[in-house]
Amino acid sequence: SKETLPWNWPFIKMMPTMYLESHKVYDKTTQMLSQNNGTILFRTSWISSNDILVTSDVGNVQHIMNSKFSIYQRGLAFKDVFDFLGDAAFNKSLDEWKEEKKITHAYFRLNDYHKTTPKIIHHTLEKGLIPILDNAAEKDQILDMQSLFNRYMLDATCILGTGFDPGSLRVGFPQTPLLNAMDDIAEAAFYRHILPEKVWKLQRFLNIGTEKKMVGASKTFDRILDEYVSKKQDSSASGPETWTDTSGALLTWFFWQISKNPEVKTKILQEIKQTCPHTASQKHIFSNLDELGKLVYLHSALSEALRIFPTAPFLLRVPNQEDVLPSGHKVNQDTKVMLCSYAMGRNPEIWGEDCCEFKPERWISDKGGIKHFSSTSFVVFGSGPWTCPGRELAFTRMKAVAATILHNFTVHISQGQSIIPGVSAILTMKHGLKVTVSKRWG
Ligand code: HEM
Repeated sequence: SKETLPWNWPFIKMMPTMYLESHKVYDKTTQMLSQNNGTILFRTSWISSNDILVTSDVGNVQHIMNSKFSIYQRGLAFKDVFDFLGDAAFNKSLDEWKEEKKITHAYFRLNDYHKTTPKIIHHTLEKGLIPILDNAAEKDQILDMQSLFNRYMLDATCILGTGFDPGSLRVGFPQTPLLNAMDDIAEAAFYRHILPEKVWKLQRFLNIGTEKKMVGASKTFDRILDEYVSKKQDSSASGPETWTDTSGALLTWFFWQISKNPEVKTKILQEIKQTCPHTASQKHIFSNLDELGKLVYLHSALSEALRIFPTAPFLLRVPNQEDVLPSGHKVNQDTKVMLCSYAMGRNPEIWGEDCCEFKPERWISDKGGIKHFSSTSFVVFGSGPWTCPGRELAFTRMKAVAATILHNFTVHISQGQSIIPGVSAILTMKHGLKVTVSKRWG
């Protein structure tokens, strides 16, 4: 049954935040979820038939992502929001999706992947990232870390998927239409998540706002990907997420966090010294999987950054039938269900009263390995059948980049910049992260 009021109160309270202070949308949602036992149902009845349920309740997450996962299909929800990706991406039957999933997961288990990953990492660090940082250090130039990491991940992923190096990671940061297109698409996708469907469809019809950007960006995206993929006949690109810059976004938050917590940086450098003594006082590129596997504290620090700044801050689902969630909320085919991993990472009931502090130690097990947290509490890579298959690759790449930079350079964060999240389907920094670097060895 619909409310008598056109929009319910929490939704009205959210609207000015969404438009005027969009960067606060994550913290505002977190605060409202904690005041409402972890679940809010926004009714937007007069403007749209879609209600939005936002939840950070572990029981609901278990229900939606695992026990009742076949009711909460991602494909149906994404069909509209991600229409720019075309039918092939999400508009699939359950059987088609299962088949593709087998292929994707098999791909990530292939030996070939373990052989090619270190090579690609080495190539992109040696030919792209290190020369840029060397050049910036010599010229005392200000660099945007976020742009650097996005370019790194774009090149590494293109090489992995198509065998083709787009060369965006070069001194001088050449213009890359593909990166600009990806940013525009992620921004528009976010607004499609939170705005009533009629509003963004009207924007699309009028060709205004983020919808206008989306049209141009989708064309660029398709054209360039077609070019790359046709360069490699037997393409093994594994899906749309492959092209997003999730790992690059996380690395940016990570470097900002360790600048605020210098003791963490000291411990990472100590760990490198202890586990890889052959690298002492000399330039070294970390691309060897055994070496990277030993960097447990670095892994923990990256996990901690992901907990506080999950790169997919909301996961979207739409039920294909009526259902009642463990929290008691009723949902149906017209309800957009959004799981807020951002709020979950900042929930004291899951992480304790120090949940807002950056403490990599919480990830270290008694035996000195990485502590396991259930994917329904730490939902940043998804949970259940749709769990991210790129998790291991993501950690390997992020550790390689972080260790290589920290070992070879000192990073100085420029003063006076405003660090706020951008509004996008991926949690980025709105204005990037400006830094200067100096070399640690001659
Ligand atoms: C920090 C890095 C990453 C994060 C936080 C992340 C997060 C996620 C999340 C949350 C999902 C599930 C989305 C949902 O359930 O709606 C997902 C799916 C996926 N991710 Fe990642 N991801 C990361 C890196 C990667 C990388 C490096 C790759 C591959 C190169 C990748 C490939 C995929 C694929 C193919 C899926 C779709 C799986 C399916 O539909 O079965 N991800 N990722």
